[in-house]
Amino acid sequence: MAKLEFNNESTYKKFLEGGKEAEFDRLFDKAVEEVKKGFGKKYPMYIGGSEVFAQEQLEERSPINKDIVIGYFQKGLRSHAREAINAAKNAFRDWAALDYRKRVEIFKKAAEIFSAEKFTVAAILSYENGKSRYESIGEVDEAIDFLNYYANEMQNNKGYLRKTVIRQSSARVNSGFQGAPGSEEKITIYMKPYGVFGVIAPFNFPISISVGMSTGALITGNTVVFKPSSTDNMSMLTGLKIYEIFTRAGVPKGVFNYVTGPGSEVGDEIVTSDSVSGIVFTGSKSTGLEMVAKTYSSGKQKVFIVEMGGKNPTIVSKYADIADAVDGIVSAAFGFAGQKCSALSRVYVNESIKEKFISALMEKTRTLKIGNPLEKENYVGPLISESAYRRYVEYVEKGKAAGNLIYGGKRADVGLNGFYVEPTILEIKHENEIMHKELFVPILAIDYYKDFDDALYKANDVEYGLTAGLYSKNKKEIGKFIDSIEAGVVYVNRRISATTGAIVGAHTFVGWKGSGLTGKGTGSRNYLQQFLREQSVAVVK
Ligand SMILES: NC(=O)c1ccc[n+]([C@@H]2O[C@H](COP(=O)([O-])OP(=O)(O)OC[C@H]3O[C@@H](n4cnc5c(N)ncnc54)[C@H](O)[C@@H]3O)[C@@H](O)[C@H]2O)c1
Ligand SMILES: N[C@@H](CCC=O)C(=O)O
Repeated sequence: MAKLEFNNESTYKKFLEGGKEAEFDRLFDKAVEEVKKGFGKKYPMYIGGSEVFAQEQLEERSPINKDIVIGYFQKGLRSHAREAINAAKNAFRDWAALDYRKRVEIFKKAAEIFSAEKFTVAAILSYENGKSRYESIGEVDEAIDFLNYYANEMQNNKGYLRKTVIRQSSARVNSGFQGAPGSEEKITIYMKPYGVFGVIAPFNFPISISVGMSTGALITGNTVVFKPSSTDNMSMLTGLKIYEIFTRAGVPKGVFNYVTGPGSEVGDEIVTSDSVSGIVFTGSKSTGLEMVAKTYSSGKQKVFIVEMGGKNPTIVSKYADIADAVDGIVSAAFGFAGQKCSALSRVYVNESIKEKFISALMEKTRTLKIGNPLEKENYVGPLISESAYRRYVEYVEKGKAAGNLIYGGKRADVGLNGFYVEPTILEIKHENEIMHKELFVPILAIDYYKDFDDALYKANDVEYGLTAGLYSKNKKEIGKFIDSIEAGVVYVNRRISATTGAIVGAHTFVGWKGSGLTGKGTGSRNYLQQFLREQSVAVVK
């Protein structure tokens, strides 16, 4: 079978390179008009292919404007999670037995459907979590890329099956021992799925991360109970869209189940169930570690594929191109209002360029428009929730008390019922809590250094290790940075973003230290094997 070639979806880039930006905008604006006509409906969960309703509903409102009700979803209970786990368990044998090439076909089909409907999905996403059109289409592209990339990996690795042989020996021994000569053994090394996987997703990349995690589990032959983020930070409509597209692509009933409800109940039931063999989770460090601790401390065993938070640094050296550094820092810190796990939140700047750098940074930050992210010109949209806003206020106040507030720090009145805030820049010492705690709001903290080794030490001196950036044209510094930075996704002199924007198949997206458990990244060659267990079967004729 021919090797499948991978190509990124890159929607906006293709429109732009083809001189068709106006067409891109027209398609997005049209999709926005269409999707809003469908808001306010009541949606079921899907368990074993059937619609399931709970006693209570969850009302999902848009962070863009809390007056907009996106829809009513089910407040699932533990009993619903158990039903979904049973459905997934019952569907496992047939799905696992299906030829991997058939599964590859299904996920290629899902990629095609997503691609054909990308503007609709992106418009829903913008309403649901407040992303700009560029961030939304970029995220939908990432979902399509995950589908194609993992399908290609499965096929190009022939389902990961390998064969080995031990040749017949001419010698013969009376009793066996390690390495004893013997008869010919034909050995098949299978990579087999585990069973049911719980897919527990965060609010901030509800399409790409949910699709990536689910595809990883499903294409390798596991079945899934999928729970999108359902309380406070809600992403249930995009979650439902994923269910619909997978079903239309041919995922059979019971193989992929969609349940909504509080993480502390529905999520916890999935994590603690004896019938669930693995959890693939992306979210905060506290939730991630808690579920692992809970499982192992109760004497249970499960596979955990866990990606967690970040406190991502960038160093700006005296050898930096300051204009590039400022562009990259501003987009990494303030894109999607700082609500990416990869967002930049700490910068260490060489003292000798302090004034020049700060003045350029403020000038650039001033150009960012805050407002309704559906409008093309706005770069900084809303925070996802009131609790995120409270966190912003709390840490702006703490920052003012312990350091200098040099930009922003206030709520922005954009005439909408949402939590819009100013991109904020603080000068604060590395030792302060703000330099160590993941805040997930647009607050950028800056400290200064004399010695590059000290900046490197500070960059590494946090419990996380997700993304990191450096701006320097000095080869020695670049070498040192690459050798010693403790992060999974590292960028040097990148103008488009200091720490965000990994591309499937090109970068790998992986957290070190407190940012992840497995050391294997998404969108990379090592991802799928985490959902499989090896089995060596030796047969002597
Ligand atoms: N490393 C990565 O790839 C990556 C990517 C995106 C987001 N993140 C991280 O995710 C966080 C933001 O997302 P969030 O606020 O949705 O995270 P979160 O940890 O609050 O929630 C993640 C998911 O876990 C569920 N959950 C909550 N309590 C649970 C429990 N007791 N048992 C089972 N499930 C439970 C939630 O309902 C949600 O679906 C940030 O820390 C961010 O850095 C990491
Ligand atoms: N993959 C995204 C981040 C996902 C986490 O929130 C990036 O590379 O910026």
